[in-house]
Amino acid sequence: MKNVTLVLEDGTKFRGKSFGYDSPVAGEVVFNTAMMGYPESLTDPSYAGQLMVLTYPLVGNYGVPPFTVENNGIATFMESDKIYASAIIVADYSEMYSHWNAVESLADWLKREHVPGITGIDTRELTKVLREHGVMMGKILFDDEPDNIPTADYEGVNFVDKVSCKEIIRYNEGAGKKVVLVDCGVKNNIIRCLLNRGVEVIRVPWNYDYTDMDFDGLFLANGPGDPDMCEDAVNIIRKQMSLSTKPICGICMGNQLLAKAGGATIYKLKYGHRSHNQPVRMVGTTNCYVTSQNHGYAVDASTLGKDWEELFVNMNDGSNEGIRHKTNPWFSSQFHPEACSGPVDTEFMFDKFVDALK
Ligand SMILES: NC(=O)CC[C@H](N)C(=O)O
Repeated sequence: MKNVTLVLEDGTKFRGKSFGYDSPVAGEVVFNTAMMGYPESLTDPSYAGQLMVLTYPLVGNYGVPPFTVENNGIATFMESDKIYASAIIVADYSEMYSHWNAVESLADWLKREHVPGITGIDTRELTKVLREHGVMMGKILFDDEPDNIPTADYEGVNFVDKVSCKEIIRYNEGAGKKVVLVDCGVKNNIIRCLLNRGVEVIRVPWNYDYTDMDFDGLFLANGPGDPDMCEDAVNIIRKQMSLSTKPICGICMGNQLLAKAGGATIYKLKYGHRSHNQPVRMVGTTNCYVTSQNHGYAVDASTLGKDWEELFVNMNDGSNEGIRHKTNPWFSSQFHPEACSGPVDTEFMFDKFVDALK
């Protein structure tokens, strides 16, 4: 295992060892406090451009599931077709793995996909640094390649354009109600959750103008990077809202784009929400749900237009976790009701959307 140093933007250094693909890399350093789910998180396109720190200390012990694909073309166990995170940073990589569904080790998978992974890092201390200072860029440098210094940008990059599909993909054709799914970097479980409810899904590129297509409802997916980079998508949503009251539902980036289309502004959180235990309260009720999350930006609820209101708030920091239109069936969540990985308490969001199509 080669010796590496993780260097943060503020100069803080952590020494560790490479267990994945041996190559220096730079990106935004973000921490995730979930206790499991590394295959799903690594393949979540919303992690594009980021070095993913896992605070749970033992990682790799259940290996990696196979890349089998269902009849509908969706991977059975992964959230997309490849690893999107730029690297994974762990405290204690477990070479030994055991799981009924494991076909290879995390190290072998990372090497095959050319993604660096480093171990021996005090990820809890690293997380404290990120929480104190706020999110930072970082670099993984290899001792034996002192002149190989990688560079990367995060803010100002349109990651959605990099990860979105380039052509329309149809699922469950002729099934009944038709849902246009705007692919900002969609996780497979959003598609699975829609298909399980018997609708046809028409997946379109993030900047595709679907407004004159034949469809019954609009679904806005998750995606990487800064939502302010996605003005094209926002303008098309706004056009759709001016043409009809067809149901609209959004998740994560989808919540941010719907809010922007409704006139709100977005800000960057000091450090994001990435875990499986984010408590959110449904506004106007005492119902609290435990949710799966992965985001670094948030909707400034004080800027919502007069026709909109908050639907969910985060019980840790009071930030916005969802919005709804006061009269039309347009609503969204900042958290991930499709989870995968994470708790499935809020899958009712899909039921509400599919019910609204009828
Ligand atoms: N998972 C997502 O859709 C994330 C949305 C956006 N990229 C953020 O970080 O806030």
